[in-house]
Amino acid sequence: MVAVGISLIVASVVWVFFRPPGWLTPWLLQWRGFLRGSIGADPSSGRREARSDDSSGTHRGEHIGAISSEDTPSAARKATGKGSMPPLASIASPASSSQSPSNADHPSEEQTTPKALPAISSQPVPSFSIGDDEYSDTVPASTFSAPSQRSTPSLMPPPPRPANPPRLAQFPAANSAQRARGPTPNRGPSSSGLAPPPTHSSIPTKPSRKVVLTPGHSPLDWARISGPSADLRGVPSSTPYLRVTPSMLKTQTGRKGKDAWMGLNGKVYNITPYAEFHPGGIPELLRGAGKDATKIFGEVHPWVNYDTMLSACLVGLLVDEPEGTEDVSEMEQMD
Ligand code: HEM
Repeated sequence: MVAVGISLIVASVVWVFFRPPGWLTPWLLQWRGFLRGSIGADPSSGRREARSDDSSGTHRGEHIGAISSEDTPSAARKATGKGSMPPLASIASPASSSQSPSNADHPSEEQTTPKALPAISSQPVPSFSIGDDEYSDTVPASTFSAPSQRSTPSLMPPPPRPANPPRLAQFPAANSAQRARGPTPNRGPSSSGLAPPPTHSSIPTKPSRKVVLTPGHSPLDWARISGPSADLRGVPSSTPYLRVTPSMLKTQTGRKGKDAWMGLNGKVYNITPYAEFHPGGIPELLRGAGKDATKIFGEVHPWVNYDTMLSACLVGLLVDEPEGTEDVSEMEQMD
């Protein structure tokens, strides 16, 4: 009896050793390693090591979402902590779970830690192309984003760019009431910016015809030498004002050693002393020599006060020709 009992115990131990139940696998793995290489080692340390492996495997399996098909179902159940839970490999990859039962009977001693493998999704990944019109017609709009936008490029091109980029509108507008009233008072038509309004000191349109006077012949020099006591008539000082007829005036042209006389508003002036002080130059002044130059003078500079300036040069009064001489001359011309 004793021998039969001992043999049954030994047989059960041997059977459990080679075909252990799922809950006994970790301990068996520990004891196998202990019996093989580490004689004399502390069995409690191996247990802690196995538990740490299990815990790491649990966390890895949870984070990665897949366990290798080489792991046993019992180990997977241990990793999940629930015996009723299916292995994670079967959740992630049903195709690979079919290999697990065959390997579960022969657990590997070295590969106790579950290894992650790329998870194969059971749902196919949809693929599409932009230019595929048939596909765009069959696929519902909710599956992909904006199917109308995918088909629009060939149908409706983007709007063309405007030829002239938009600019700031004029203020006031061209058709506004402010512009209808006309330009701003005291402003020229071109005073749209910050330029000051035109003044009277602006440059005249006509170019100046003044000449460069020689030194000592400025207007101030003339005023100094032609004072009230000066006598620049060119005739003896005792000679009274002359009655100058047009025939007499005609002979005073400034040529042949004679002075140049000029008739201005009934008076005759000797303009020879003033010639070099004339701002318009000597030739311009001599245009009125030997004749009544009232009209010419007024056309050039009517603002010039000639009477005061030429007071020291007054020769006499311009009078008409005496009667008889005028008639005789006319008769001579007719002949
Ligand atoms: C008919 C004869 C005369 C002619 C053709 C004549 C011509 C001229 C001319 C072309 C100018 C330059 C104008 C300019 O571009 O600024 C001028 C200036 C002047 N002339 Fe005569 N002139 C004549 C007689 C006189 C006489 C008799 C006087 C003298 C009292 C005179 C006094 C002046 C003065 C003061 C200026 C400077 C005017 C100014 O700065 O605005 N001119 N003249």
